[in-house]
Amino acid sequence: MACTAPACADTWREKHASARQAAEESRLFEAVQLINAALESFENSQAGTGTEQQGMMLTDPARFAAEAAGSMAAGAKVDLAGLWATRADILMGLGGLKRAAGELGAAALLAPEETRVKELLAECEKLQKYQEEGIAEDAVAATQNKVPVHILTGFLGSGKTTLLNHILRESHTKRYAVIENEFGEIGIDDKLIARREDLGAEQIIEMNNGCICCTVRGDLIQGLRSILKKTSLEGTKLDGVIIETTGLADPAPVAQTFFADDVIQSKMLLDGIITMIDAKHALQHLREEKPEGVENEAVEQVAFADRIIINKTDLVSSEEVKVLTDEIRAINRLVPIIYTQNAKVDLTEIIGIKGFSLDRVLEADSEFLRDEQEHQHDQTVSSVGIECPGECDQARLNAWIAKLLTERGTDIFRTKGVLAVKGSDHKFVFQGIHMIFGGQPQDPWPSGERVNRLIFIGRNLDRAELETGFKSTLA
Ligand SMILES: Nc1nc2c(ncn2[C@@H]2O[C@H](COP(=O)(O)OP(=O)(O)OP(=O)(O)O)[C@@H](O)[C@H]2O)c(=O)[nH]1
Repeated sequence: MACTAPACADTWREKHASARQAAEESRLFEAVQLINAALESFENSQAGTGTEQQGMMLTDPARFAAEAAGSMAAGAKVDLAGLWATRADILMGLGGLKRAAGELGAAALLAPEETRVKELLAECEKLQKYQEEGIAEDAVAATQNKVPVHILTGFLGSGKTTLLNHILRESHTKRYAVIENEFGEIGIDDKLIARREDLGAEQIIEMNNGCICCTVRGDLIQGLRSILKKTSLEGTKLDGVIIETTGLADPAPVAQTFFADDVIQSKMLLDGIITMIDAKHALQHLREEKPEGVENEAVEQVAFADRIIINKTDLVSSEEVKVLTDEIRAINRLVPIIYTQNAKVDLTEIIGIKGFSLDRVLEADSEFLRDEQEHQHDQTVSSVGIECPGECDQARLNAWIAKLLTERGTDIFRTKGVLAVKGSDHKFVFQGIHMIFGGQPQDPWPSGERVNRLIFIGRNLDRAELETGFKSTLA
């Protein structure tokens, strides 16, 4: 029911003024929330808005202007055009030029004579032209001084760590900071990648107590800010920040961080979301039916990708690769796809690609810039971590793990371990993805650190069974 009380009119005007103020002070994400709230209040203040048009002012200005605005009073049209112009102005600041042009086109239909609308439209067209031609105009040039950020995502075991190591190894002269987020009760990756510093990473931040797409998102913001602070104090410049998400992360909220935090938004630029795909196991995860309201993270990872790497092509036939490619294309029609083994990709195809487009993301998810998005993980997927002293008997270990993963490998998505094997001074590193598994000796154990660490991630995991099973392999 529309509200015609004078208070309602005041409310949207106040919110509009706050939105403009926030935009002027470069608090752009907050400005988005305020202008959306102003549009909602404005809609409520309009007595004539029918139920069919409910929400349309906010979600589809072009359609509202063309189909529904005819019956509005002239003054209300100018007011609405002003609100859309403000939202366009904010979107331009965030880099969503196409969307901003759409809002301004709608505003121009309602109030063609409004000077502010005309000026913003001209500004937006100019910026779009610069963007297309790659000319460095002030606003565009400012983005070139920002630190580029690369998000590596992809389902459990698809090859993210392998890709990260490849990037670091291949870019000796570059200075990268790395943020690593691992799913699981105990961290294993830091044991597997202890030599990242040797590979040349400037700074490594581990986040192991939750998922950066939700529970430790605040930590991600703190981590990114601390990277900025460190480089600013040192007077150095980074070539980029690489974020490796967990295999169960939804990349959208991670990407949203680069718009939601004003400090990060002003100093960092999301270069691209690179999604690793396990050619052997991806289809089963992409096709999995989730309960109502629960996200399929594998699908989200494909939908938001700016580049897809179909990895592990050695494990499948060319027909299987084609079926998988078609499935991916059905989710993300235009994304460039690269095919690899052991994540060996030409870095120019994934780094410095300026692949992330706010406009494209807003087309896929119009709620992307909304604060507090609904986001629910599949609660049936959990992890069991085992950490215990002792030495494994290699034969018993092999027999137990082979039986376990052959029988339960459908539900056990991922197994990782750094184990102490009797008769060897070296760490035995174990990797399993569903029923495919293997292990090999790595570097020697540093003194005092010889402790077995094993992690299982999957569905319906039985902690007692896993613990008892593992302990039965101890010599
Ligand atoms: N056969 C085959 N194995 C691969 C390939 N790429 C990576 N692997 C192996 O797959 C396993 C998992 O690789 P990771 O790089 O750890 O995968 P991840 O995505 O980081 O895993 P999580 O972080 O646990 O989700 C490791 O044993 C890799 O050596 C490939 O192209 N072919």
